[in-house]
Amino acid sequence: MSKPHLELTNVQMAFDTPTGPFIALENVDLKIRKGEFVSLIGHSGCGKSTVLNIVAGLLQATRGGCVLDGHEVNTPGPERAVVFQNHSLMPWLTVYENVELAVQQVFRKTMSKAERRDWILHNLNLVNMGHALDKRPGEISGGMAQRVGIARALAMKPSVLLMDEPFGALDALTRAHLQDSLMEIQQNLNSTVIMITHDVDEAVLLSDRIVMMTNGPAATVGEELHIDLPRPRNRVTLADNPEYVHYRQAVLSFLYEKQSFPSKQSASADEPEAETEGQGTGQPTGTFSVHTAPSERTHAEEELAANA
Ligand SMILES: Nc1ncnc2c1ncn2[C@@H]1O[C@H](COP(=O)(O)OP(=O)(O)OP(=O)(O)O)[C@@H](O)[C@H]1O
Repeated sequence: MSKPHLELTNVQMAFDTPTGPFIALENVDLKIRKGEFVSLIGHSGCGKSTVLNIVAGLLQATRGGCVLDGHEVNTPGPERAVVFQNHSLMPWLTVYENVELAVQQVFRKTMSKAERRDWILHNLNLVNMGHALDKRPGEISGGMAQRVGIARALAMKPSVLLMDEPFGALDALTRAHLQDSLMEIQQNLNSTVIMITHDVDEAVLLSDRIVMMTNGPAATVGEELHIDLPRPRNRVTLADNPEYVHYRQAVLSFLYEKQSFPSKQSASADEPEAETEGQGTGQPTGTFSVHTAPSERTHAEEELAANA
């Protein structure tokens, strides 16, 4: 790879706890090129959000660090926009004003008032929210609010878009729609994206690379899978594509054969139990979502269902 755009080197993250330091991450190395779409996947509590928070500048690694375009990341900055699972809109501001707040912060000195207005409207239209400019977050659905959160992040023209399960709380149809929009927007803008997901299909569909993390404590990058599927990608035609099936199988195999449930390895009262929603229905099963009918399940998926 040519000089990486974003680089995590030898990262260790230790948290102080009443019983002593807890090593969440150890020796995390990651090089990401400009415009790459990288998904982070791993069992609950393995340290995905910690990695994202270090890149966001919200956490400082206890060893090693993060460099973006040659500059060490120590604090949050507008060139790294974050989208969380539950949108973090200001409830007292309208849809328009929520995006305006971010745009003022970044472009007050470089754009005229009229340019800023056009730019805000452009980004809200990108996510199909141009019709609800005067609504407040309490008056729109969760999916719509999430779209506004994405528009707000994009409106900052970030060099890196950091997404922590951005579609996790959405219904399947809204989720699919937003995934398609994100693919299109990302291709047009060539922005670098790091996204945490628990959805295997989402990871394969959207990513150039899936980074699979080992279980904690002292979690690290276990395997990396390059997704060599041509773009634009179409979820319907990909479903039968043997390469697509191979990629999702590789992720499932890592998660359920190479890294089994953390609760099995270190059963402790504070470890979250695997969720069991939708077992046998093709709905999310275990802590990860897979979308295959029971009759089409692979060995790894059978194990996943049995563990749930
Ligand atoms: N401030 C903190 N103090 C102590 N321990 C922490 C702190 N933040 C995170 N941890 C621990 O570090 C580990 C990694 O947490 P993190 O939230 O990064 O995991 P995750 O993979 O994002 O989990 P999930 O998928 O459930 O969101 C967990 O064991 C967590 O309990």
